[in-house]
Amino acid sequence: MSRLVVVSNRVAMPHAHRAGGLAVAMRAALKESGGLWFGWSGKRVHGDSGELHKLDDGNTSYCTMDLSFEDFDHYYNGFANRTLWPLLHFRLDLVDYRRDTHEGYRRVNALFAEKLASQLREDDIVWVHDYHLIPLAQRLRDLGVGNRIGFFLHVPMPSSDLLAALPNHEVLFGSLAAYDLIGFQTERDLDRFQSYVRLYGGGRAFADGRMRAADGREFRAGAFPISIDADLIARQASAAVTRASVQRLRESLGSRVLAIGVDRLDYSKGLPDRFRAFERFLDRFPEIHGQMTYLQLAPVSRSEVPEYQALRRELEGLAGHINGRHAAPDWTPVRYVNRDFSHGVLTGFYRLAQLGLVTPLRDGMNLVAKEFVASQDPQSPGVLVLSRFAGAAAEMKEALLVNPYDLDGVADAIAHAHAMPMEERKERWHALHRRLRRHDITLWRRKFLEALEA
Ligand SMILES: O=P(O)(O)OC[C@H]1O[C@H](O[C@H]2O[C@H](CO)[C@@H](O)[C@H](O)[C@H]2O)[C@H](O)[C@@H](O)[C@@H]1O
Ligand SMILES: O=c1ccn([C@@H]2O[C@H](COP(=O)(O)OP(=O)(O)O)[C@@H](O)[C@H]2O)c(=O)[nH]1
Repeated sequence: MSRLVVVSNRVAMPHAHRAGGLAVAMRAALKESGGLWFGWSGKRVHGDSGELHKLDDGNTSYCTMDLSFEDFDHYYNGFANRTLWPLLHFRLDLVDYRRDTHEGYRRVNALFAEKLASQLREDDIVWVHDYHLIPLAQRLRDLGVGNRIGFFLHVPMPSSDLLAALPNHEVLFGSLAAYDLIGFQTERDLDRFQSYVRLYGGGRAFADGRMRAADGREFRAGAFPISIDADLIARQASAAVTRASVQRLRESLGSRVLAIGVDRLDYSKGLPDRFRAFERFLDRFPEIHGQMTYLQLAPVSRSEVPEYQALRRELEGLAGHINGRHAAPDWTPVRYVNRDFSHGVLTGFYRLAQLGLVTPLRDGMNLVAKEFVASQDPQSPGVLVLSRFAGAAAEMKEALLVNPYDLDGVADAIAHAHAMPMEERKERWHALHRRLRRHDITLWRRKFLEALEA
């Protein structure tokens, strides 16, 4: 049997925990098959990039690479997170394109390719993840690597006219043709990529998923919605009720209903709009004052990127403003926490909540939406309020789907969820949960790898 080699910028080392869906999902996916996980070590060094570190843990080996401060700054803080991230999340207004960071991105991809190539065996199946590493297959092919190589994009694929705003877009996105298979989160993402290849790439897309680039190279593309280990999350959630931190949260709520949001502190997650929608809810439904607490967990993310720093300041202001206007001596409507929690605790928090607020402006998938559903108590399940613009919405029609830009609409959905009869809560939850158990992380991994090996 071939060995699976997963390549991603972020690697979840054994026993470490950190917010971020890619690392959470790949850890769950590698658990079954084992293999090699190759990526950035999480370390920045003063010398040159490229030192490798190796670790074996059970059926998985880890090989990670240090980056110099300058490379990290250009590749991760710069081109990946100030150019590609906003572009792929439909935010042309935030795109900051610079030749030097683009060059750094290319340099780090070339180094990843060189170091990875030295670790590869002939029959390895290579699976590359996300926007940090788009040109990696092209660089590997340049080095003579003939292995099967697949790519999965965890973030949205925007409309082709947006992609075309990136200088030299045809070189970057054209390099995707060096992969054998490209996976997207949803059919909509796949459609938009196919349009791009037709309209701007001079290529063709066929109905059976095959695609042909302008130079004649054939590859395939498909939709493979990522998921979670639903049964494990459910077990963690029911075990979590005895944890001290979960009990403390329950006691602090008294008889109040808990609404929960869990998001990296990222502008794609729509947190300012969510805070404003919650304020609109408080303005329009004064009769529930004192009956609901909104807990927003927002671990700090990409904190050296200026747009993320500005968002943090904005949210601090908004939380203070809402509490200043609405709080009472014995009630704080918004609890805003910039800490990172382990799944052991988080799943217990989800289970305590009657409402899950997941309202990104754009999101590749959003695993929190799925984890919230998997964590619920079947006897008294909470209600998920979910943005139409999260990839998860395509599979979660029984949630209360909202437009996150429509503050009154979100306020209505919060009121609807608060008042929803238990029977309806159960019906919606059962439908969501059944689908989640069928389409779990194992199915996602199998479907992608079967397609790659086919
Ligand atoms: O690695 P970071 O810069 O700390 O960021 C964390 C991850 O954020 C993004 O996650 C995406 O993947 C999830 C799983 O497929 C998906 O549900 C979510 O919608 C995406 O935003 C990013 O794409 C990852 O590369 C990061 O590791
Ligand atoms: O304090 C936290 C907050 C989030 N997460 C996890 O981070 C992931 C976030 O993934 P999602 O797909 O929702 O969004 P991303 O952050 O990848 O854009 C989920 O598994 C969360 O459970 C976590 O472990 N601790």
